[in-house]
Amino acid sequence: MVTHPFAMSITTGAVPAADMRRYLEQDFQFVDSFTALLGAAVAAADTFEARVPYGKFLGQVATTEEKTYFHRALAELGGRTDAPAEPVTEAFRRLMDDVRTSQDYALIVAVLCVAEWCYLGWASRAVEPLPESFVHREWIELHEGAEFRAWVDFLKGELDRLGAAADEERRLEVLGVFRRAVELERSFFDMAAGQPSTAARSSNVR
Ligand SMILES: Cc1ncc(CN)c(N)n1
Repeated sequence: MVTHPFAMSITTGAVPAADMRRYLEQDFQFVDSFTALLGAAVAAADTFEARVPYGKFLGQVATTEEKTYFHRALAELGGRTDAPAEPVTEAFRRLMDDVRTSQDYALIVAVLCVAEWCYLGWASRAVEPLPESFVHREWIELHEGAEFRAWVDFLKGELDRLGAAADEERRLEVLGVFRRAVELERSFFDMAAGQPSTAARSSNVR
């Protein structure tokens, strides 16, 4: 996923405008459920220390990604904020909504960790000079840098902490959600690149 051709094209600014538009239109739908999932993490976390980073990041997503970047980028590309969801977007939203309503902290962390770690993975492969177009450059910058890295480290640390206290059956349950999220991340980039995908099949977490 982190070396997907679509992601690598973002890092070089080479994504055709129509593909970037399709991707961001769909990601705007993704971010809605993702933001709700961050809210669920605040509620479901088992320690006060853990609630704080979720609350902090939730505020950032709501004020930077959603309010500014998406609207500016979609305006630049002639995109819509109400595009019909593609099957993979629906499937990803279903996964996020399932773990959100489960209020199961470990499952919530698994999905958040995949989403953020994958994005750090591809964005950190970008080399200077970053693309001139703000649509590409700011999308890389939002998923890279010391603060984002610390956020991903926090999510990984939470998964490790919860995993250490879990039995084998529970670990496999969390792993199943983790794998499903990775599969959907990859398919999301396939969709963005205009390729058919198989990962959008319906699947419930539990
Ligand atoms: C599909 C997807 N996955 C992850 C991210 C990173 N927040 C995102 N914006 N979109």
